Amino acid sequence: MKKVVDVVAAIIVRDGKVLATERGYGEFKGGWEFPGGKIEQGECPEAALIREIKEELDADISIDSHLVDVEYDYETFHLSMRCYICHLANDHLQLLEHEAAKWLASDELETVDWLPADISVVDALKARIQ
Ligand SMILES: Nc1nc2c([nH]c(=O)n2[C@H]2C[C@H](O)[C@@H](COP(=O)(O)OP(=O)(O)OP(=O)(O)O)O2)c(=O)[nH]1
Repeated sequence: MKKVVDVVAAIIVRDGKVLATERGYGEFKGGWEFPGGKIEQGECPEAALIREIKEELDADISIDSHLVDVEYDYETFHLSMRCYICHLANDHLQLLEHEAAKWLASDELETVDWLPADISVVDALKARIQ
């Protein structure tokens, strides 16, 4: 049985655009994702998301709603990812771990090379926006 990796991801919305970040290292380097990361043992998903966004972007977020849960089988692990719509508590944001970031309007969501599991997140997002 594959290892299950529990992840939380933030779809940060500002002025009608969402933040996509490019992974700067590791197996998925160069792939685009929603910022976030692994839930630690004993942590609730919302707390994990707030912690991860602080670590990666030095940003404070408020979580607005749950968007979708994604189950995706990668070669070496099974990803279980909870995705939340969020907004920044203030304007501060700094890329501490990622290679690059883009604010994407709804008609620009297909312009970056998303990680495989994120295709269905983007689909759910488009359905929510419409
Ligand atoms: N954050 C994030 N991870 C994603 C997305 N899509 C996707 O397949 N993943 C995968 C990539 C990674 O295997 C895993 C997230 O792990 P991570 O490496 O970001 O977590 P972390 O910050 O806790 O990492 P680390 O301390 O182990 O380096 O989920 C996404 O949209 N956002």
